[in-house]
Amino acid sequence: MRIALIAHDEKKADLIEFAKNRRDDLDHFELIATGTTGQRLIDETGLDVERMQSGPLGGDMQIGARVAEETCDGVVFLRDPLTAQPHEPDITALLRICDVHNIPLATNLASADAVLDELVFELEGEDGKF
Ligand SMILES: O=C(CO)COP(=O)(O)O
Repeated sequence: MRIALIAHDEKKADLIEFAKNRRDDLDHFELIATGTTGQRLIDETGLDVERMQSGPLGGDMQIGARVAEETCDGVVFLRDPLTAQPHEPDITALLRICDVHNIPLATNLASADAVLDELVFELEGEDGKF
């Protein structure tokens, strides 16, 4: 199963903290991330992460394509709700395509834990207990 991890700059520290706290669970998934987020995850958590382009350069769209292909099973996207982003249309498109394909999507820390709990539960069903 594959999970996408994305955070805007103001939320990157929160995502790193989340990934550190949930490292043992995240280790069981294939992880993809937008460029800068992915590099920070690799450097600061040691998780194995496939990096896309940076968000403003198309990374959200690359992750959206994975969702559309149904090769991404969940998205944690810690958006900054207080800062305008130059690539807002791409962000909206990613959120939309998650809804089109009914992919679990968390846009804040509280729901990130809930989404990951659900995906862990599904993975345990597929693979037996970790
Ligand atoms: O802008 C982003 C998501 O919309 C995140 O991109 P980066 O991870 O490259 O900062």
